[in-house]
Amino acid sequence: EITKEQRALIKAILDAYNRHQIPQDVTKKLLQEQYSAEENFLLLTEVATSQVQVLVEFTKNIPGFLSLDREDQIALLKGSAVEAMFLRSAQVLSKKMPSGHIEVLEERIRKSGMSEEFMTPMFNFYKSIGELHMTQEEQAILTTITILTPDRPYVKSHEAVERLQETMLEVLRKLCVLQHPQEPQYFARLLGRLTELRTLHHYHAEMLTSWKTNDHKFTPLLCEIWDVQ
Ligand SMILES: CC(C)c1onc(-c2c(Cl)cccc2Cl)c1COc1ccc(-c2ccc3c(C(=O)O)c[nH]c3c2)cc1
Repeated sequence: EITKEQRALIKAILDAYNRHQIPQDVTKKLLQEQYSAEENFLLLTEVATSQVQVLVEFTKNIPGFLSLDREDQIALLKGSAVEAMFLRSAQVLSKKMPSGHIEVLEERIRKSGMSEEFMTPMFNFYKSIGELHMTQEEQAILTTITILTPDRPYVKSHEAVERLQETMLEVLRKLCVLQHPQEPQYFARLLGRLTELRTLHHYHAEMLTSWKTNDHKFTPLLCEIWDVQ
């Protein structure tokens, strides 16, 4: 069913996904620092910045990514960063982590000066990801598929990206059949999450604007990847 090449692909992606993680000293801060809207925003900004650095390193390990046009590589990273971070934070929130972590992260996101209207869709997404009980491989490959989305702004060689994404979609389809035999619709449900991610991406652009109007500062890396300021 899964070919030797596809197995190698899964291994390469999973290794990269597990190798590139936010350093403990950054995520530990989420547990330690005190609570205030300002402090929460600062902490989330620090974690997001670290997550983007991790994302860039992970992306370099996606087979075929570095042979894409250089400008397309940047366009894919800029276009997928928010969605990859929604996926990553969703996986963290649904992991059976030491209980402190989960409430703390959720609490800090809820109290970071974000307007109420984004909370509902965001936490519905977190809940829907949690209910899927994705395996590590599925999480890593779904993140890869999100990054390899051909119709991001400014992508020139659409076909080259589409070919890479299709390869990963086929791998994910086979994995879902193997790992969730009792749920024939599981693969379709995973792809449905990608649609939800696009909606959250739009909400996020508005979140950035409202944070900016309240004079919130971002790091240079976030400003660059999100075209703010
Ligand atoms: C600039 C700030 C204010 C911002 O703007 N939009 C969003 C934002 C929000 Cl508020 C929600 C979704 C996506 C984004 Cl970009 C954010 C905060 O983004 C993140 C990104 C990533 C984590 C995150 C990742 C990994 C782990 C982890 C582990 O690996 O062990 C343990 N704890 C983790 C935490 C949290 C928050």
